[in-house]
Amino acid sequence: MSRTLFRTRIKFCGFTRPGDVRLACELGADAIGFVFAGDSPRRIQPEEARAMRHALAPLVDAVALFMDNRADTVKEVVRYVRPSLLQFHGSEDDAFCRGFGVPYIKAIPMGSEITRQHPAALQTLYPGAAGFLFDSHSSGGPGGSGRTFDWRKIPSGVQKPFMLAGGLSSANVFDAIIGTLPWAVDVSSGIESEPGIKDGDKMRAFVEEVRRADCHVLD
Ligand SMILES: O=C(O)c1ccccc1N[C@@H]1O[C@H](COP(=O)(O)O)[C@@H](O)[C@H]1O
Repeated sequence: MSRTLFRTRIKFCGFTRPGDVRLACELGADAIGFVFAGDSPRRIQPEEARAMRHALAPLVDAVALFMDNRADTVKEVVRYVRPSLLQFHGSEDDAFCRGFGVPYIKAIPMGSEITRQHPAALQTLYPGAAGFLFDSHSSGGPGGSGRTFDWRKIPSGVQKPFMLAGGLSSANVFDAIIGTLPWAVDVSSGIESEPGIKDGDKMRAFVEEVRRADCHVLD
């Protein structure tokens, strides 16, 4: 089957500099992520995110990432930064995630019990989610680790679009896409020279590998 008409969406996450945001847009990113998780080395303040949001090219989404942040913090970011999507990495429930009037993605820790449930359980737990993100962290553990997980663990039959994350880079994103056929891929560490500092060559190589996977003829 040819996938030449399918375009895997690309989210680059954890920006701290407007120049990196501009470059990522030029290279073809579909979404740019801003991290507000408390103990992340990529954590930024709403004012910084707002400045970077202004650096976004048209038709590129701004995604705000949280991990067990207070509702007040999420509200402040929504009001100040105007993200088009929220991404929750903690133990937030559906009622919390949907309470801000912005579509949301729920990150699923692939080291936790939840992955051993039927895929329908994800839908039951998060009926308001626009999609899911499968990441390598364990339950309660932080993301952005640069570690992969066993992609065979991804539950089959998930009814909503899913994003693949965790340790992706230009070296493995081709195999990751061919092996899992995600709606989108999400990367932070794999396009950096250090946490929060994006590397133009790595971003370019990542985009090229995603495009190569999209043109690959599947057996
Ligand atoms: O990027 C972070 O610092 C971060 C902190 C807390 C939760 C999630 C975080 N990032 C997300 O983690 C995954 C995988 O990142 P990596 O490519 O393995 O570094 C991705 O969804 C990031 O958006």
